[in-house]
Amino acid sequence: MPLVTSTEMFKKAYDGGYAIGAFNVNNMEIVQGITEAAKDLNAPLILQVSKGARAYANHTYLIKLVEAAVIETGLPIVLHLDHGDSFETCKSCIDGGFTSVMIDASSKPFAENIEITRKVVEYAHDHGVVVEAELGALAGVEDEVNVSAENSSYTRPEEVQEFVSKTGCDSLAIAIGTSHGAYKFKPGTKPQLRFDILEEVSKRLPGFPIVLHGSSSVPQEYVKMINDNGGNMPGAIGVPEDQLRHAASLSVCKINIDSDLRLAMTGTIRQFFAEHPDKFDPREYLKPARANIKELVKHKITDVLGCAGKA
Ligand SMILES: O=C(CO)COP(=O)(O)O
Ligand SMILES: O=C[C@H](O)COP(=O)(O)O
Ligand SMILES: [Zn+2]
Ligand SMILES: [Zn+2]
Repeated sequence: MPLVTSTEMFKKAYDGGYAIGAFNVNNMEIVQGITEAAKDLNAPLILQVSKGARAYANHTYLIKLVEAAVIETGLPIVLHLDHGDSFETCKSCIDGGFTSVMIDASSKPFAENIEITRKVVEYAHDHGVVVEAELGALAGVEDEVNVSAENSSYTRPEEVQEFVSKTGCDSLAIAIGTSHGAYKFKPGTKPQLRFDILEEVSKRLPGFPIVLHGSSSVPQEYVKMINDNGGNMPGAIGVPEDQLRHAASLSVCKINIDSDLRLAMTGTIRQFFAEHPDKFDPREYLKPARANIKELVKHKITDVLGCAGKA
């Protein structure tokens, strides 16, 4: 099966009350860990590439790694541009074989967001590619802008119909209290997503797939593994998995996870180095890191997203 778009995936996920995992990829071991998990569980999959990933690994390497995963797994896989920052970036990914792009103009004024998004949608749809857009501003590092908690803003449900009808986008990322990175909530406060906003949005956009960014749960076992082995990540807190499970049962069809993969990889490698100060073969420490990414993704697919067996 070649790369696919997310159209069918989202339809089934919406109706089935589950979500597809969208995992960020930056190198071969990450691609392998994620895709081996999805293969074992026969799960549909979105692999996403950020601007940073393209700068790090190079566009061609990433595409070829994902194509290799399609061959090795036989799964329906979407190759998605994460946080496209301009028409030009989106165009280069559409021309380069991506099946889905995000244009993230959410930091721009509403009318400008509509304008840029509509332009990307026009080009993408002409080339059989689907488009995710965003309304609302997540706290944390977003679109290379560091948005403070005070300046983050929830999506305004009264804007979503006009935005979707004027842009023609295929899915919509909204801000309901998630944020990028490993420090999502103040220690001592109760993490709580705004499900009232999600429900207001869904009421206005029946059947329309919603996307949640910043949805890592920041597993405390990996935070501990990092801190126990020379790391320093005090107060790292993520989105509780029961809230992600609830979102997946509603209109959320795509859940973005990157930080959890980074924590699993970093914790595993830190521990390996602490236990084996004599070792210097990258295969020896990347192998357990890849294995733990696989375990983490299997857990997400089975216990959080609910998309096992849905490929
Ligand atoms: O939204 C994301 C990628 O676009 C990832 O979010 P996390 O930092 O929570 O993993
Ligand atoms: O949303 C951001 C993703 O986690 C990608 O992060 P990055 O820009 O560091 O690659
Ligand atoms: Zn954004
Ligand atoms: Zn994101």
